[in-house]
This record gives sequence, C-alpha cells and structure tokens, in this order.
Amino acid sequence: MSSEYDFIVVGAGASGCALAARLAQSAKKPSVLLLEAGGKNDDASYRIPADRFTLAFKEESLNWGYKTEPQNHLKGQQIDYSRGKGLGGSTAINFSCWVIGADEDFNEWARMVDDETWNWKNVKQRFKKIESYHVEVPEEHRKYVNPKAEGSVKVAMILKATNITSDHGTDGPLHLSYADPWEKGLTDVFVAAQEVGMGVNPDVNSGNPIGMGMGAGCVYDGERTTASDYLKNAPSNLTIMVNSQAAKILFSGDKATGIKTINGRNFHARQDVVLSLGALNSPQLLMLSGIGPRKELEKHSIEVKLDMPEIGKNMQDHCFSTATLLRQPGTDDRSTFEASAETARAQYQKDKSGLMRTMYCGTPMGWFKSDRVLASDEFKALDQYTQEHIKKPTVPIFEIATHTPPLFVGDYALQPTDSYLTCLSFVMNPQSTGEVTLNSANPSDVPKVDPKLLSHPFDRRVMIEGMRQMMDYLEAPAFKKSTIKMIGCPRSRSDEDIWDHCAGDLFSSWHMCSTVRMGKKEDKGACVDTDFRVRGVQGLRVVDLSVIPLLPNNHTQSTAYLVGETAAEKLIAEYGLGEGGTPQAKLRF
Ligand SMILES: Cc1cc2nc3c(=O)[nH]c(=O)nc-3n(C[C@H](O)[C@H](O)[C@H](O)COP(=O)(O)OP(=O)(O)OC[C@H]3O[C@@H](n4cnc5c(N)ncnc54)[C@H](O)[C@@H]3O)c2cc1C
Repeated sequence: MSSEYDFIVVGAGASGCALAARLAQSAKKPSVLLLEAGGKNDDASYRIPADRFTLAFKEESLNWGYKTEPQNHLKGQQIDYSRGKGLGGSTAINFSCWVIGADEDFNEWARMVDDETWNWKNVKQRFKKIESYHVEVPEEHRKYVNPKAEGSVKVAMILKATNITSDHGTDGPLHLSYADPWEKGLTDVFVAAQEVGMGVNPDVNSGNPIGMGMGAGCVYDGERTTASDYLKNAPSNLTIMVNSQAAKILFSGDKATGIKTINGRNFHARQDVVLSLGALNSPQLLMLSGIGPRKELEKHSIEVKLDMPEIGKNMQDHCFSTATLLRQPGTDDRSTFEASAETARAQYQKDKSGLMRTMYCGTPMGWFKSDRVLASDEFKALDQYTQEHIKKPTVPIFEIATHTPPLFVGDYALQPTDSYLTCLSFVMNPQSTGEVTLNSANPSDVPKVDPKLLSHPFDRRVMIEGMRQMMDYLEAPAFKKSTIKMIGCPRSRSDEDIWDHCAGDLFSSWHMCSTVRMGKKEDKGACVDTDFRVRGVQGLRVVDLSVIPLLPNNHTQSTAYLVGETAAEKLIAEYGLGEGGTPQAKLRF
C-alpha cells in the first residue's frame, strides 16, 4: 500500500468523513487517505434506532471513554466526556438528533471571522447539501411538526403551488426522518407547551428554533445514519485505514508533510495534512507535535515548533440538568417495551421491523427566550455586544428536550410498570470556557480536559431559570392529569435548591468545541484562518469542531458536517479540483 497521498485526513468523524469523501469525489480525483484510530463500526447492531441513547455507554470499543477533571464547583463531579471512536466518530454513538440552530448565530460567526461563507444564507445551502430529509410525519401530527422539504410528491406539489422554497435538502448523503408512529403520550408535550404559552414550532430547523418542536432524527428505513454513510461506495482514490491512531505530525522545516502512527508507520501528503480528530484530540495531536502553548509543551519536554498560546483554550460546551415526571402506569408504552425488548430485538434482526425500529425515535426539543434571564444582573453584566446578540428574536436562551429513555431519572429506581417523562434543560450561549491540555507526551495517554461547565455566573443564571420554567411547564394540565409526582428534581423552586440539584445532576451535551479557534487576519489569538490553515506553518489544516469560533445554539453534529463540507468546497476551489477547475494563484496541483 502506498504511503504517499495528495491529502491525508486524520479522523473519520462527522467533519473528517464529509471532507475526505467530497475531496475524493471531486473531478480531478486526488488521492485521499482517511486515517482512523478506531475500527470499521460495521456491525448492524450499532445501527438499531431504539438503542440510539444507550449505545455510547454499552459498547466500550466505540467510545474513547473520557472523563473531565473533577469539577469542584459542581460537587467535584467528573463529567462523562464520551467521544466516538471508529468510522463515523462521535456520530456512530450519538443520540441521532438533527438540529441546525439559529440563523443569527451563523451571521454572528461570519462577522467574527470576516468571511461570508459562514452567514446563514450560505450555510443553509450547505446544510441542504448534507441532508436527505424524509418528512413523512403522520397526518394527525402535522399541526405540531411540519418541515418544508420536498420529501414526497404531495409536499413538493404544495410547496410549488404556494411558491414556497424548501428549507431542507432531499438528496444529500445523510438520511433524516421523524418518528412514525409516535410513541404513546408524545403529543402531551405539544399540548402542554400551548397550555403554558411556550408555543409550538413546526420546524425548529428552519433557522428560527423558538418554540416547542421536534428534532429530526438521523434515522431512516429502520437504521441510524452516521457520518460513515459518506463513505458508502467510496471511490478508488479514497483509501480508508482503520485501527491507525496518529501519534505525531511529520514536518520538513515549517511544512507539515505527513503523519506518524502509534504503530510506527509514516504516511506522506503531497498537499495538505488535515486534522479532524475532534475538539479534544486535534489540540492534543498539535501539542504532541510541538504546536501549542510553550509552557504546556515544555512541561512535558516536547520540543516547541510553534508557540501558540490558544491551542486547547476557549473550549465551549452545552450542558443540561434534568427532572422527571412519574406518571400513572399506562400513560406510555415504555415499560411494556423494556419488558419485551428481547422479543423486539429478535423481530428487528429478522426484518428490521417492530419496536426496535421506532421506539425512542420521537425526540421533542424546543428553544425558548427567558424574560427573567434578560432582567437578571448576570445578563446585564455581559458586554453590550453579547447582550444584543442574545436579545435577537431567533437566538434562544435555554432548550428543553423530552422523552429520553431511562438514563436521566436520578436516584429513583424505575419499577417495571412505571410510566415517566424525563425533561432536560440546556444552557444556551454558554459563557464559561474550559481547556484541553496534556497529561503526558505519550500519544496513547488521554488528554486532560477541564470544561469548567457553569463556572460563569450567566450560565448559572440560565441553568436556574431554565429549570424553573421547565418545572412550571411540567405542571401544565396536559401532564398534570396523569402525574404521580416529580422525581430527580430540585427540592423547591428557590434559586438555592435549583442550584443544589443542578450542581450534582449536570451532564455535558458532548458538544465540546472551539479549542483551535478560527479567526480573521487581525485576530492575533486565532489558531486557524477561515480556510482552516494552521497559522505559522504550511500544509496543515484543522477541520472539525475545534475550529468553530462560537458554539451555535444547536446540537453540534450538524455543525461538524457543515465544517467538513465547507472545507471541502474551499480546498476544491483552492486546488482547482472541480470540473474544469484551475488552481488559484500560486498553488499548483
Ligand atoms: C454520547 C453523545 C451523544 C451525542 N448526541 C448528539 C446528538 O444527538 N445530536 C448532535 O447533533 N450531536 C450529538 N453529539 C455530538 C456530535 O456527535 C459531535 O459534535 C460531532 O460528531 C463532532 O464531530 P467531529 O468531526 O468534530 O469529531 P468526531 O465525530 O468525534 O470525530 C473524531 C474522529 O477522530 C478520531 N480520532 C481521534 N484521535 C485520533 C487519532 N489520534 N488518530 C486517528 N483518529 C483519531 C476519532 O476516533 C473519531 O472517529 C453527541 C456526542 C456524544 C459523544
């Protein structure tokens, strides 16, 4: 097997798969090597829809299994910081929710980095390129969920007749759909939102996520869809090597020339080496290779190639806390399903049908503003610019999601006949920033991760007000009629009791990002430019969630795919790889 390629992409997660596949499919057919530390992940059981919330914690081989440093302000918790390993990366173990976020976040991103590639108008076109939306929502639920995508002849005709353009793509590599049928009791979520005045949003993925809605699912035709779907029918110029963990970037002078793996193989790139190892491992590999904060590198006796103080810094993440309604037996079908899961599994294995295909696939998710947060001292203490951004009509302050399986019910031991509804409240626009550093210079060692979740007073205020509003929501008549009691929740609605609960019941959303931040020319702290080039060296790019300058108010896999697609477009243009393309000035291919 050759050890020299035009491009080497390291890491086969959302960004890496999108980039490697698109580069290889370009007209000039460059040779692309996709190097991945984990395995193929091609066992059919990894794609079962009903396991989407639990696979990450059941299949250790698919998960790097990271934990944070103890978060002393959160009762010393070491928070689960799972990362996917193997083809598909974290998309192979994630919860399969497809959420794009607020238009204004992308406009802000474009402004921050001074590059219109990232504004909502342009980003929306790239999201459509990723998506294959299937919008067959059961007719009786269309008043709650009704995205504009030409998924069926009927919808296409309606859109055409009413002159409405589709919000979603229908021929991208990633198939997305909504649950059909809905699980018993799911409509209560929408009725309750209307009862308490929180509103319903028929498509939270239109660019305006405000209101209670439904996340689309990375599920189609009885299977979860993951980033490795980009690699189906890979062209012969795309070489995929699994079980190949990168240990170091190779350099010739200040040009990156290749990758050394932990088992001692060297691979060389004629053009670029691209790191897509995710927001924890990309900064780790840069530091192991001598690019990072001088003090950190010297601490581990790593020769400093380039002193870059912000590598590993600025880490952002979403986090959530939970409360659960214990409901009258029979309000939902969950206990019946759990009791007969083995039969359902056998049925699924036979012909992909039955409850393993549909259960836990409807995930109500909504985004909300909060007058109480806007009136708070913590909000007023933010700089004027950030305040103005958060006040924009489509930018949410907190998120609520419901209908997770029995993962988040706190200390309560669910009984076999229990019905329950777990509600998650997420902090949006987080202001806390954490960091990734090294435990040692050994590439097999885990990175040291300290996200400092909820360390900023604004984030704590959002957490408290979001939980308070969520508890009010859970008292809506639609729920009350079948509620026995609230469990795994704050003792009271006081700030102190809510904080006491959240500080001990805090989960990362696994949306870590921004550790190798992108910025405009004048931004001296930025690690990469808007074409993903690592500053100060040649031939090296980072293309994954590490580079995003702000965490959009969404769930991040969509952004990770977007980053991969965007990098592909930029590289194809830069190297003239498209049909009739010519390289841009001074670049030869
Ligand atoms: C449990 C869980 C649930 C989630 N749920 C959702 C959800 O429902 N919706 C949503 O939008 N997002 C969700 N996410 C987040 C989402 O999956 C990630 O944001 C997204 O996958 C990040 O993409 P990435 O390309 O930056 O990195 P990743 O997808 O993490 O890919 C990085 C890849 O690099 C590989 N790699 C790392 N180090 C090396 C090395 N040294 N050499 C070679 N390869 C290496 C990894 O094995 C991995 O394959 C979830 C994540 C987790 C962990």
